[in-house]
Amino acid sequence: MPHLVILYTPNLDQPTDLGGLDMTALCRALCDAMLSVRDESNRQVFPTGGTRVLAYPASHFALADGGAAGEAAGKGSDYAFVYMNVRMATGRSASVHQRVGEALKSCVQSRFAEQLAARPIGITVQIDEGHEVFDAKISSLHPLFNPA
Ligand SMILES: O=C(O)C/C(=C\C=C(/O)C(=O)O)C(=O)O
Repeated sequence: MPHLVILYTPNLDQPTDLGGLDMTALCRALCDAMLSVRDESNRQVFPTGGTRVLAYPASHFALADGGAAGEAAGKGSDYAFVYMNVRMATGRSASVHQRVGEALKSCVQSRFAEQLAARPIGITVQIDEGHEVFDAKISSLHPLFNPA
């Protein structure tokens, strides 16, 4: 953690003009959004080397009524969803939780503006705190950002 895991319908893996989105670019934008968040003392909230974003298309899914309402509304039956969950370490303030959530929400709203206008799509952004009973960090990433 902080790990942002994205599950999405594979019908988003197509060009933007066909209703899709570049998910690799989305991951980068969300990672940058997480790294941009500052706490009440203006310190970066998430360690650069520990901030990770992963996206997986769902192999199988079922969504809403399967497409009938979208078809009837002239928006098409090819529904999509994106589920984003950030899991972060415990101990950060409610204000930091809010800042992280708002940063991700704002990134997602701008990135998905075209899709939201053009097709039925549901996007969820949630944040959880871990209650880990064991936490080991083994990393050769951190020294890149925190030289001794
Ligand atoms: O432990 C990790 O997977 C990543 C990490 C730090 C995580 C947090 O600060 C957090 O969850 O908020 C690390 O230092 O490698």
